[in-house]
Amino acid sequence: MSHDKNIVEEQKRVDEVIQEINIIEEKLYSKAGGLKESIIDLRKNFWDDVTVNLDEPDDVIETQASLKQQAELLAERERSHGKIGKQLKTLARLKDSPYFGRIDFKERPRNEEEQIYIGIASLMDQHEEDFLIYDWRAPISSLYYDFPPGEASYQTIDGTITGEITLKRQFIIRQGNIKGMFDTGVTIVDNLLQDALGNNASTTMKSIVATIQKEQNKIIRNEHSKLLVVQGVAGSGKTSAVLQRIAYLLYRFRENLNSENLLLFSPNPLFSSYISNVLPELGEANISQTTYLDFLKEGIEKDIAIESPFEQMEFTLTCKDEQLLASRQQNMNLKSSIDFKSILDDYLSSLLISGIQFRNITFRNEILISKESISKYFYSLENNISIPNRIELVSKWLLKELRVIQDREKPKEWVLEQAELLEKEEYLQAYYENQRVDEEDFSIEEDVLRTQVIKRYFAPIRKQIKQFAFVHTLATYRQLFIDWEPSTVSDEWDTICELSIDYLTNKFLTWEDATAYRYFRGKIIGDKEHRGVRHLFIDEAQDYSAFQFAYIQEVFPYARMTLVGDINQAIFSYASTENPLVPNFFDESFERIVLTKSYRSTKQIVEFTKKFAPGGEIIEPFERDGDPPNVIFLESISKQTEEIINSIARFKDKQFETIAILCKTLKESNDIFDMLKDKVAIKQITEETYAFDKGIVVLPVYLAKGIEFDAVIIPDGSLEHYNQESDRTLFYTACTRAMHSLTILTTNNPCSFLQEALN
Ligand SMILES: Nc1ncnc2c1ncn2[C@@H]1O[C@H](COP(=O)(O)OP(=O)(O)OP(=O)(O)O)[C@@H](O)[C@H]1O
Repeated sequence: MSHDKNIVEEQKRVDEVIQEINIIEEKLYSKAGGLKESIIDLRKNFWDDVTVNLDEPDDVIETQASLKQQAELLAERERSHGKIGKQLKTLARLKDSPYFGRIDFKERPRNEEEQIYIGIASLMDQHEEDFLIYDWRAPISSLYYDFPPGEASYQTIDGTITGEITLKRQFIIRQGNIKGMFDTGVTIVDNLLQDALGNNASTTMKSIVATIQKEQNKIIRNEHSKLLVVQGVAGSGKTSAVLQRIAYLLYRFRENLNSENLLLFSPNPLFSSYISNVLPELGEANISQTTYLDFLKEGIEKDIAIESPFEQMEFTLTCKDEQLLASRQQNMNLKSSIDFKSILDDYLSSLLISGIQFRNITFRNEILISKESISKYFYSLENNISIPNRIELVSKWLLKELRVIQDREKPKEWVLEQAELLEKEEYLQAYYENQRVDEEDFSIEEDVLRTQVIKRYFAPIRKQIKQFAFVHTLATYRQLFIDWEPSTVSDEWDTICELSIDYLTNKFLTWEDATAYRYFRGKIIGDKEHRGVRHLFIDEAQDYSAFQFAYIQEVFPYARMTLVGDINQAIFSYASTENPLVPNFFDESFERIVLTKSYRSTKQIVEFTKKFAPGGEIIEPFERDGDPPNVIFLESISKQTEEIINSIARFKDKQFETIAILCKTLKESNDIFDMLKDKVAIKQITEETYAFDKGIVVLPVYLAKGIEFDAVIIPDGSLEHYNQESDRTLFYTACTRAMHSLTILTTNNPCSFLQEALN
């Protein structure tokens, strides 16, 4: 059949499917309408159908049962109503684009050819007999992603099904009209993918459901690994695959899993909004997302300042004090390692016997319970009780002690003086209490007032005791660097101690200290185990240190983990030594998938960046053509502004919509922004930016992680600027953010990475 005739046939089917959708929609609307009415009715007349009788205990039980039944009925109706709402939303999406793929499959041994249409959700005809559309996550749909026409197989719960694919077709359908249709031959030329990748970058990520590649499908459909590690080159679709995987798991385990059981650690706040559309586009609710920094903050006292990973980065890139930088580097190396966890564990064992520091419990500038007596009580408890359990016991003891103190304070002068400051309601209450006794007895009123004052004054202390504020964990942690001798001391220990004491005295946690401190604090006062999280996804996993990862594993004991990242983009210097993405990192069994094909950038950009890619990873470009990267040599750096403006103009002529100037540091980004802000419409992205619009943006590269732009300008690729070997990953990450066009400005002395690319 000719292509045109095929399109006519297929459009006919699309029309029929849309008609079916219309009918199903109608039915659902009337069902929803009925339900809505009944819900309103139920709410309005809730009490009419409940028999309330509280005379006898039996009657009370009956009343409770009747109430419960009525409430359940209402909840059930409301649930059904919500479900219909969700179905209607899916149908609306299907009406616009019912499916994107078709395969004709002859299953053995029957050998009957079946046509399978694949879309974002399943759809049965109105009589619920045939599947008009299969959900992309249904077992049979994996045929579409895994095989070209010919021999093919897929897994079901009952085993492997084999057969032959006789046709594989891709569709682009918008507003119910076929805009494009391609049949795939034995050699895959993925027209749909070409089309998708050729479009402009958008400020929010899109789903890749129609064009998932075989290797990506392995990540998405992996059900069994407790630990799945994905090393994928820049632009290989790691983030995309993770999001599709989330949608897949929510579908596959829909009986036992909901979006609250899944958690994603994202690299920066901007990234969270960047990916926020993908799951709703697939008909799923967004899952919880947080940055690891925000996660750590939850368990650390609010009055302690925590350095963000970006501040740490900025510090190492811009610090001019070489000695300080060297000490800091030593601090980072040690505190990112598992060795430091062992040092902490040894120190913690010693604290079982002595050393935990406490705070006085004070009131009106007077010590009520001294830290010495708290310590004495703590260490009088059995040694074999764990520290957190002993702290719990201390807290109970303190509350009891406090009650005694409260009674002692109550008759004192100050209490009555303070009564004047009580609220009107509290006075009234005292007055009414007084009225309840027959004779007027003002001592009762006074007693009530005194009780109120005491309660109010001691409430914050009680709260603090319940929150274990009497334990001085920061001081105890600091003490480690003052008088603890680790069993294996390196030459650097003294330097590290000096630096640590300095920072900790100022209530400042460096990024490398943050995880260590939270871990330590958890071992003292107890840490929350996140039992509800069943799947944890970590994007940009290469930027996690060994210590951070070990900590995560400890606090998510019941979570399966998916780690995705790229060793080539490891921007923190400690990452290259001990890193969850390195093949030998884990002792336990895990599955490792490697993605080598890069989809984001044009072939020309991938070939260019590949020449200075840090690791020895294989990088294959996807066949999509564009202009070669443009390296502009400036006569002098004073021409920088002019050239950036020229480049922006060229990009605009090409209809590029998102243009990013990617800098090495925040400092450079500030300078460039100041230089350009009166000349072009430019926005600056900082750590506090939560979303971005189309247009021209300037930002440090570490904030552009995971994100892409139509065109990228590197404003200074000179050797003076990128002069360390450790800058390689930063430079590589910056260049690989570009989808269609890359421009690098440099003096006549380009950095070594650029030289490698140009040779
Ligand atoms: N199968 C696919 N179909 C369509 N587009 C794809 C596919 N795989 C990847 N892409 C596109 O390639 C680009 C890069 O994908 P993504 O951001 O997921 O890669 P990544 O591996 O996380 O990249 P990086 O590590 O560089 O941040 C995105 O525009 C994405 O939509």
